[in-house]
Amino acid sequence: MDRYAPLAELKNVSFHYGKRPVLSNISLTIEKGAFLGIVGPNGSGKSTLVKLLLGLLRPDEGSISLFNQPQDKFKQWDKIGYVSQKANSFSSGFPATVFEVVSMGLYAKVGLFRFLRKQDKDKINEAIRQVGMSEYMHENIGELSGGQQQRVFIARALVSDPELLILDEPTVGVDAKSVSDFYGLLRKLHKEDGKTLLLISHDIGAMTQYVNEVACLNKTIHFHGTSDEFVAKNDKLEFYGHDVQLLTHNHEGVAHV
Ligand SMILES: Nc1ncnc2c1ncn2[C@@H]1O[C@H](COP(=O)(O)OP(=O)(O)OP(=O)(O)O)[C@@H](O)[C@H]1O
Repeated sequence: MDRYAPLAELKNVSFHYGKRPVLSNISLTIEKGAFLGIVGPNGSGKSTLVKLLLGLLRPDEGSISLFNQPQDKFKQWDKIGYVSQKANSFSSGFPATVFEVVSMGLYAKVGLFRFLRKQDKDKINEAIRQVGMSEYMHENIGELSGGQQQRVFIARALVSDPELLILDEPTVGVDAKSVSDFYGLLRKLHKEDGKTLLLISHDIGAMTQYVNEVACLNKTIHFHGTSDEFVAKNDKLEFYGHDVQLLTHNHEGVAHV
């Protein structure tokens, strides 16, 4: 597959919940090697778009292809890793270690009750190392901070070595310092480990500093371009189809643009 082959492609996709139109005529390509951020206000259809990509919902109109195959024929789901926004909700008593939680990412392959082979254990250790959590390997997940838990969930998604990693609002509930570390981790996964990343967020300011491409969603795609193009257009405030007030984060705090 060449470097710029699309890993996911939506063509003229529309979706309704009952009679309520939620997504309208979406065309979007995620190229291999992309680090694409999709931003949109609450209720703009971001999670619905992810569910369509993951095959949990079917489009009413249009088509989706994954790794150059029509989605309904696509079977290699271990090529796609998914981290949801609700991942960091473990109570402190949750009885599973970091190692055990990450091993769950392999169960689809090895079966829930089969013993892990050495090569499986190696993959689990490697995924934990990739997210910088090796020293917490035997800690209970519930005793970690929200940011650390979210790293563990990334490791769980990484353990089957996916090419495309989809993260839906992964920093909800994570404190500001951990958020910037977390984006640093995503940048490393993109640059050093060659992952293609799709990051969903309503936080225009923080995420657009890290991604290479930005798409603005509000029922349809109002803008899709490089981060530089996004920043250059920032004065127009047209990204969501109507004026919005944009906030950007900097090291001194939050600033208006
Ligand atoms: N299962 C459902 N049944 C009916 N309507 C739904 C359902 N899920 C979402 N919606 C509606 O569809 C619209 C888009 O929801 P979606 O969760 O995709 O938006 P979002 O951009 O991810 O929002 P947020 O940023 O608040 O998570 C919203 O108006 C929502 O109320």
